[in-house]
Amino acid sequence: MQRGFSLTTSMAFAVLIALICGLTLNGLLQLQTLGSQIRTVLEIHNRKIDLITKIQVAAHLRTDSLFRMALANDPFEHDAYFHEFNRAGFLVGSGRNLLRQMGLSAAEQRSFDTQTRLVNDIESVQKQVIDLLNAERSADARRVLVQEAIPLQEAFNQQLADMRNLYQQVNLTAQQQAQQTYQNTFLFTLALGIAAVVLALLIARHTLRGARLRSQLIREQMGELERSRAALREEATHDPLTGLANRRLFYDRLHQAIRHAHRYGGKVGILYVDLDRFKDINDRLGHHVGDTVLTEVAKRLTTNIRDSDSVARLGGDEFVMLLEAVQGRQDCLAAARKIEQSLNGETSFYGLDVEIAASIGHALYPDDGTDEDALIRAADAAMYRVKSGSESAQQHRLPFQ
Ligand SMILES: Nc1nc2c(ncn2[C@@H]2O[C@H](COP(=O)(O)OP(=O)(O)OP(=O)(O)O)[C@@H](O)[C@H]2O)c(=O)[nH]1
Repeated sequence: MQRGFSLTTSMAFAVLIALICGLTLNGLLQLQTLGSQIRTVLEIHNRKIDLITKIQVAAHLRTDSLFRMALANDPFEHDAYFHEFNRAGFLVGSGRNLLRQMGLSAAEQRSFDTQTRLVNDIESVQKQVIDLLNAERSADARRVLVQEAIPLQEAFNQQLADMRNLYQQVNLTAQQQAQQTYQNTFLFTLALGIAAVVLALLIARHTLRGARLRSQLIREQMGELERSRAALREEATHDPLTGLANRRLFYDRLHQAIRHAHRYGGKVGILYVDLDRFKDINDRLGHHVGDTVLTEVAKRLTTNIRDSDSVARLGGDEFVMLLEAVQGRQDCLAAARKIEQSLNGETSFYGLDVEIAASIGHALYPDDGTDEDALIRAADAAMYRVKSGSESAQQHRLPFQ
């Protein structure tokens, strides 16, 4: 499941990265196209339009200076106009050269060729006018100018105007294309951007859900671990039948109580409780009744001591009790008496009358021993003395030792 989750997330991330790359690449390409279109519009076409205007002005100046030559009487004035005529001719020629060098489309080339033919025609008429002027036939020269040169000049102007319109039209088209490119880029970027954001949100949701599931699983596993640790702890320190502390835990508690008493100079009492003729109960009434008797004894032992004291089952029908902060033997005997009274007597289990009795011996720290083993042994021995005393008295209980 974990592998599948990571694979799906990785694939989604790969798609997201591809989307972002596509978005960036597309944006860059479209911007480049847009840039080149704008460059075409602003730089090339505007320069061409500029050149055409200059050619137009120079051509007009050339015809105009020819006219002035035809009207001028002063030879110096005549020369000055002739000089202007030549300079204008040079400007027309160089402008046209520049225009051609900038590169022409098929439509531009067609218009340029027409202009070339007109320029040739104009030049031949202008040459004719200059010849007439040199022959001092000004009236004929003016007539040729009006009848032939000016119509040709107007036709040339029209061609240039057409060419300028052509550029303006191309400019407009490029502008529209740029606008279209901008719109396409905007829509494409918007669509991809939305897709990328939606995908990112889906990935985030997926990842968060996975993380939540994982942390829930970890919490459950930790809870289970804690429960099994507690069960193990319970098992290691408690008797499974009665739920009382077992020998190990009792030794621990006794050890602590001895250390405490040793340090503060107190006493610790131990009661060793062994049921009488418990084997008979098992044999006569069955093991299950025996178990119930043991559980009932554990309950009675627990309810008849102080909260600060503790009870443990050592095994079989043997129990021990730890009495903390006792003043002396009298306290132990009083506790033993109380226990004995709570146990003695007939009780009904599974509808069967069972007589419970116990022999109880006691030991006192530090009087009967200074460590756990010595104290338990002493209490056990005391219990045996009580038991053998009660047996020799044929079921009659003797006072506790
Ligand atoms: N039902 C039950 N019986 C147990 C358990 N543990 C030990 N026993 C039995 O308890 C009995 C203890 O027998 P004994 O040690 O002879 O004790 P008793 O019959 O009380 O003898 P005295 O102490 O001499 O009076 C044996 O029959 C064990 O099998 C247990 O957990 N449940």
